[in-house]
Amino acid sequence: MIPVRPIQARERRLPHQSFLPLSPHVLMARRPIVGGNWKCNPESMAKLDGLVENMNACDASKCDIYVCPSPLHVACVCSKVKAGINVCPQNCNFKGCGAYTGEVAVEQMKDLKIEWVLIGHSERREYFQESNDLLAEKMKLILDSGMKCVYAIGEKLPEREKGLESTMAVCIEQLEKVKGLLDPAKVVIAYEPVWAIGTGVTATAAQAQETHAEIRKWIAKNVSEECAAGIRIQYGGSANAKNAPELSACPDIDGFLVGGASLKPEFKDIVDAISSAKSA
Ligand SMILES: O=C[C@H](O)COP(=O)(O)O
Repeated sequence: MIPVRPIQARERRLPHQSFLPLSPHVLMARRPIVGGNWKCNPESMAKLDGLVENMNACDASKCDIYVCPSPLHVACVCSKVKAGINVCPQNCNFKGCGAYTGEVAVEQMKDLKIEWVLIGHSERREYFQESNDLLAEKMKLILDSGMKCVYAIGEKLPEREKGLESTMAVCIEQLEKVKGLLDPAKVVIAYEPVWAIGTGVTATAAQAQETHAEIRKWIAKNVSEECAAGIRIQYGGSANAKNAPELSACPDIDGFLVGGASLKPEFKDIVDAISSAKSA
């Protein structure tokens, strides 16, 4: 089922929705979603409890929340997070159980009652040569197994410097192979400009909003208007407690995929920022 919340009257007039017809289908509101990607952290089990505490301190009543622990910590974190905090592994293999040394399979995740998997993170694309073809295979496997998927996309600095058209060319290339799989109830897109990841340089609210709106527009044209209106698009790239309120106010930003700040207590403030912006 598509996560919805009641429509506020003023939302019907948001300028970004002007390219979509005002039918009840496309007027569904999107429930915010925030993920904390711990990447290859922490370095010891001793530090895991503190990070879980940060997650458990979050109010999940108005926002979907997920945490992406490193593979070795996934099972332990599953047993420690409170109800309402989803565990979302940072990757899965493309085939399932079997002779795939070093990999983790969706069946193993499902056995732990895990519902979400993150794929396509730029660090996987860059350091592990994950291609759009491979990621499309992974997404199909995840969805076929009844799980849900966070799919990360985003341009590098040279493309951003050339402008929106070149930025979108990268995003479109990354979306093209999975467009037939995009389902708002099962897929969340994480737009993460690579130049903003871990750099302390955040996309401005205007840059992020413009790109999110363009991604939505592309989905409206190439998948369906209903999908474009319902699919959630998170922003990722040096998101923190300070910049979250401004980014949260952007109509096409539905949440965040947070790296560095998810290792700190301020993660909770990011969740609060988007929760209050979208329920205002
Ligand atoms: O998955 C999270 C992103 O890579 C963002 O990381 P960051 O918040 O440290 O920039």
